[in-house]
Amino acid sequence: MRRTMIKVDSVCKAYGSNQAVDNISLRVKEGELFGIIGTNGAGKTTLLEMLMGLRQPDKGQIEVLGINPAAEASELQEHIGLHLQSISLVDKLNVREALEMFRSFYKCSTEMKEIIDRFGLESYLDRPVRRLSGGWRQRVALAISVVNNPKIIFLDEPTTGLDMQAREEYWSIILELKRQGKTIVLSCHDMGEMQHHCDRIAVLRQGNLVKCDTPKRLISQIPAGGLTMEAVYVHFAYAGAV
Ligand SMILES: Nc1ncnc2c1ncn2[C@@H]1O[C@H](COP(=O)(O)OP(=O)(O)OP(=O)(O)O)[C@@H](O)[C@H]1O
Repeated sequence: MRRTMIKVDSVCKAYGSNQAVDNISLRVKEGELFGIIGTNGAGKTTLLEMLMGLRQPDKGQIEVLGINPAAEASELQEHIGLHLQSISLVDKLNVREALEMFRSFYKCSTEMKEIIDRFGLESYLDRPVRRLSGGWRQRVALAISVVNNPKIIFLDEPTTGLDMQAREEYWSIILELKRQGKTIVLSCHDMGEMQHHCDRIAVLRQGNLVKCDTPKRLISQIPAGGLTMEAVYVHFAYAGAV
């Protein structure tokens, strides 16, 4: 039986009168590639931010690796990888400096050589991050997110804005990290990618968790008979959907 890495029980989060996350409960197991989908504003980022300890839930309990993210954020940061939506923070640094800076933040960090080899960064080390193409910037952001050899990696829409080749390359690194036993939780708007790569997917609609299952079982639950995650998305994630 695989260990439970993330427990979310009856979690709520509102911004003023806007209920961004409404009574969500879920579990993520060790080694899972767990997807979160939903329309813009469905609550994906808010949920991810609470899992990462960047936001406090109003109600409910969260445990990530047995740690309460809101109460022990700095302890949790040692064991998780965060994908930065924008890496403009390190724009002025070159790739080597950016990796070294993030390595220095952690008590335990992966050897530079291992990171460079794993992400194929050897010939990019002296380039300023701001001069990299979108695909290479995302690759550097992913490399940064695993410098502490995390057990869980959280990625918020990491392939947005990438061309097809860069997406494929990005996914091949994610799948390699999964093969190494990492647990990966990510949000993404590309249903084809989610269908092909995720073990299970949580479908959010207006802050609610409407479904959570394998892509195959989600697809089989569409009454009219769909074949793809796009159909699942239209059926379950759209506001007003059944
Ligand atoms: N910092 C904030 N202050 C106030 N409201 C916020 C804040 N962040 C998000 N919201 C609101 O909370 C709701 C959920 O937003 P959230 O960003 O979690 O959704 P999302 O599913 O990640 O959307 P997207 O796909 O557009 O990134 C939205 O109505 C959004 O406008």
